[in-house]
Amino acid sequence: MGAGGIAAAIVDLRLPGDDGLALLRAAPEIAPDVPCIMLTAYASGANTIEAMRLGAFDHLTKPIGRSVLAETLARALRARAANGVDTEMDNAVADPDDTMVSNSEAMRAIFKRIGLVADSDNSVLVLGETGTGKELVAQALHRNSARVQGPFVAVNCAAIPADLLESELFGHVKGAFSGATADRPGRFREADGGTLFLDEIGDMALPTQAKILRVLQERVVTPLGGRHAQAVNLRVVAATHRDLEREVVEGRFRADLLYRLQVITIVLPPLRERHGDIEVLLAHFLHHGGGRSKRLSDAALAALRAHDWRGNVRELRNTVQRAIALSEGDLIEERHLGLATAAGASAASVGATDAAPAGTPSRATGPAAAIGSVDAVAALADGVAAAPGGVAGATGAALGAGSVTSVPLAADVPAIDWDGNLDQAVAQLEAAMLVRALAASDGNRSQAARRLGLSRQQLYRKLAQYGLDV
Ligand SMILES: Nc1ncnc2c1ncn2[C@@H]1O[C@H](COP(=O)(O)OP(=O)(O)OP(=O)(O)O)[C@@H](O)[C@H]1O
Repeated sequence: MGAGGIAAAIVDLRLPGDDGLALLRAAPEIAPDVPCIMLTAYASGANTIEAMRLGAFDHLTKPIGRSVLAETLARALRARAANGVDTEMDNAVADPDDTMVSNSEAMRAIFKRIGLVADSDNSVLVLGETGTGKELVAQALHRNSARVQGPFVAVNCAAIPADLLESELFGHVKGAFSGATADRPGRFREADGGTLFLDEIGDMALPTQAKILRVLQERVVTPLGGRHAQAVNLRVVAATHRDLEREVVEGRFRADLLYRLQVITIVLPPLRERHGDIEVLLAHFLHHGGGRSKRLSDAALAALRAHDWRGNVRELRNTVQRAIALSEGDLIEERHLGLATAAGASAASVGATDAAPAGTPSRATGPAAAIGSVDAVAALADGVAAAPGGVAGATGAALGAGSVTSVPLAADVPAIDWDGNLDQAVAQLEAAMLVRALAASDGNRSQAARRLGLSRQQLYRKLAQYGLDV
């Protein structure tokens, strides 16, 4: 089949026989320079990324308005007239795992961008609040790149103490420092041939940033104590929830590293700005969290829709998992969600210094655990979210200003479902212990970390993980 006389193609995803992606794959041969617009009623993250990667001019969902279609066609024709569409192909097949669930235009734009930049070797900077899915974006970039057969190595720069991070990243030779009993390749070399994901790069110390910059510029790594630089071939994806421009202004982040990283930037919107996603994510986590047979009551759904999701998708996932565990029958009701009341939530989210307004209702019935410290109040308000059973057991934490500090008792530890999901039970216990340690330390995080036998970084990481870091 030739393409004589075709100026642009609108290709449906579901076609009899081979699908639209197969046609896209073949397009450079049969219809070079013809811009192809993918149109489907079955848009998913995976097929959007793949279509863009294969050189689709755009990826649209049905039903589609005439004006959008006309505007897209006009753009395609203009682009063709200006230059033609350069579609470089390979034989990679679409990744069947659609790990990123979404039903919002904002995320579709992200999927398109991932598809467009996945094959390049430029560094990518992924920005977004905690829990928005930055690591999933990094994984999708890797899976959809030519490096897919290579390793994907993730390093959380905030979770590793500054003095150990360099050896973690660049490796060391035996005897480089006391304790270096053997050579260690380091994460850069482990990621050779693949992708290195540097999470929380905004938390990295300045001297380490300088070394990262050198690796990006020169593509060589010198292990600590080593004399020879070793070549590495990898792509770096970095992420942070921090405002790096501000970090640069305040002298905590190197401008030259920022310029190098932000060649390609992907900014993930917070969940509260993509309401179309809440329901599909709920369905996804119900399905994958063992709650397939469970459904949400109308009031529960309304509460979930109205919640502001400061902890983004992670908070939503934790909320669903907890509700699955706490609901006895098939119906998940509002009380199983453990969402903070509006008053409690806003007091917590602005980090109010004087706790919630007097008379803030306690969230549940039962014995009240009154926590006086500001941090602990904030932690509890949001964290109940995360301190699931913690609160199932602790029930009724009264968030009153000036209330008497009392440390939740052992009875507050969640009722573990011994036959349930292990990760979930561990998470419940961890979150409950964090809340308890913070309360016992009057909100002093260093003290809480010591109590728990954690470093401060580990504690911060866990607080963020459970949405307790308000
Ligand atoms: N679109 C999505 N579909 C399905 N799951 C998602 C989606 N976005 C995020 N998640 C899930 O939410 C959780 C948090 O995602 P992820 O770790 O990628 O966020 P993050 O932005 O990297 O967070 P942090 O800044 O705290 O490291 C993970 O369990 C992830 O699988």
